[in-house]
Amino acid sequence: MCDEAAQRREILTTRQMRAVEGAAIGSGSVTGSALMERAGAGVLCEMLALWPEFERPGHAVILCGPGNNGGDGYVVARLLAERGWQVRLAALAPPATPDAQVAAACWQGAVATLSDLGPEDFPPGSLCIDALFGTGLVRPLAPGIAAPLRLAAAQGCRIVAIDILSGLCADSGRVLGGLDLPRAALTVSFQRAKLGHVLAQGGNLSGVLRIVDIGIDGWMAAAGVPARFAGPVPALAKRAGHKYDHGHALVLGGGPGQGGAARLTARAALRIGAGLVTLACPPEALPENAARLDAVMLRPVADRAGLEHLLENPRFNALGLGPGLGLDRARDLVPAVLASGRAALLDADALTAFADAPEALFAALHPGAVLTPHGGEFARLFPDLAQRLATPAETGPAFSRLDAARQAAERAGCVVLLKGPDTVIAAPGGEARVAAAVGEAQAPWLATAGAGDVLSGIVTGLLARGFAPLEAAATGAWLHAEAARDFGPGLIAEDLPERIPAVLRALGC
Ligand SMILES: NC(=O)C1=CN([C@@H]2O[C@H](COP(=O)(O)OP(=O)(O)OC[C@H]3O[C@@H](n4cnc5c(N)ncnc54)[C@H](OP(=O)(O)O)[C@@H]3O)[C@@H](O)[C@H]2O)[C@H](O)CC1
Ligand SMILES: [K+]
Repeated sequence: MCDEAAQRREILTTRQMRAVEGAAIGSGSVTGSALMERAGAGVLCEMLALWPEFERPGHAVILCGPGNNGGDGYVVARLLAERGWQVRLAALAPPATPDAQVAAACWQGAVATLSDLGPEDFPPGSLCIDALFGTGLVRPLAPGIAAPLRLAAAQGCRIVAIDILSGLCADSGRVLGGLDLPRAALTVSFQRAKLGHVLAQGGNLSGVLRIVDIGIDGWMAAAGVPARFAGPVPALAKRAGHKYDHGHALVLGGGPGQGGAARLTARAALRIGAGLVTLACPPEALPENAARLDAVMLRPVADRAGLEHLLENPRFNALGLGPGLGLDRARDLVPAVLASGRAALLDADALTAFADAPEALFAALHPGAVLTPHGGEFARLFPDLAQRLATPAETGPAFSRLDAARQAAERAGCVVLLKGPDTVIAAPGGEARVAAAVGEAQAPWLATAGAGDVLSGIVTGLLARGFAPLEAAATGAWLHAEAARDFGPGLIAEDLPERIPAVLRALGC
């Protein structure tokens, strides 16, 4: 992946963005006012690119807050008026920062208050530019501040959020105060996406997300190590070699009548390129599985002793278990899997089996392991973190799903992938990825029975191919959503492994 593509995948917190902006301004190479001008011009440019019909001047209401987000709004108001637009600007309060004051001073038109606005200010088809709050939002919107946004939506106006929709916490994507906010049609942010654009409600409320380059890449080092969007990596292309060069994944399945989930897992592991995949099931489930498997090999494993015997073969280099495993079998097998020290994916029953004793699981986990809980499984292992996520967010920066995954990874001592439309993946030490199937990348058909079992298989297969746990989990989550997007409506879990070849082909693998 080239440097530029890698940079575009960075996702910043508000603190990181402020650090970068501060470093750029502190260097003397650029002023805050110049950044504000670039930001405002970028917003206009992205609006016109998305809606070419706006080349013809229309009607816009600009809602300006007291900070620099409001300052961006004054710039957009001026640029639209210069293009012949009818602009009505309403301010919550006078500009309070030096840069916003400069921008406001350049605005030649009238300034109304938010309460002056009525339905007649929002003719259908017009624009409402939200420049109330950006990364500085620290508390819920008062009712009088949210009202014009709701009025605009009710009138059928397109809301354009500058930097982030006001009311959304830019660090967590949660709506402060749990208000009911209208969705932006377009969000234009600067230099890098922020976590709030893709996590929690932010994924839906941000609408189409565009990132404008305001020329401060040179100071990005001030951000430290940001989270990154998950995506394809060059290592996905399969290098030449023998099947044993690409790993042998062992998937552990459950008893008769429970085998479908593990078969999906095994098939996905094979599709993503593991050289060999074996499914190990209780002896009594052999006939059922034998009738349904061809390229996936089959071995009987009755219990822990049977698994330990099988693992005397060092070629099994990645183990995947949980889907359809059964809780008793999971309690029996997970310790042996982890004691082997091999790369291991634990999902579903392999997690739930430890709901009463998560500490015992954490003590056995090692850095080669990956946990892939959905929200319910996460709450069983990390009840306090789930509780913090469930508690209404009142102040910013609010506790985010990424914060939760990072703390969980620290506690577990291994990679934790918390599933959702905004899947977050964290490793001990804080490195993190986000696989966001939101906005233009949404994959609603992925919410179907068995889809998680396929994700387990993709990640297990990538572990077998030698991917490091964080990259196996992140790349796997991205591929999984990409396969769903590629298939589209009507998707069921069985379709996902079969779609992987098309996704890989499109990547040139
Ligand atoms: N980062 C960049 O490179 C650039 C960013 N730009 C834009 O600047 C904003 C961030 O500006 P900032 O002034 O830091 O913050 P805001 O404008 O979002 O908020 C300003 C103040 O509003 C107060 N506040 C917060 N929440 C509420 C609320 N719910 N109700 C009322 N008031 C609220 C708060 O002050 P208090 O003292 O009252 O607490 C905030 O400080 C960024 O988003 C970009 O749009 C640049 O223009 C370009 C470069
Ligand atoms: K805003």
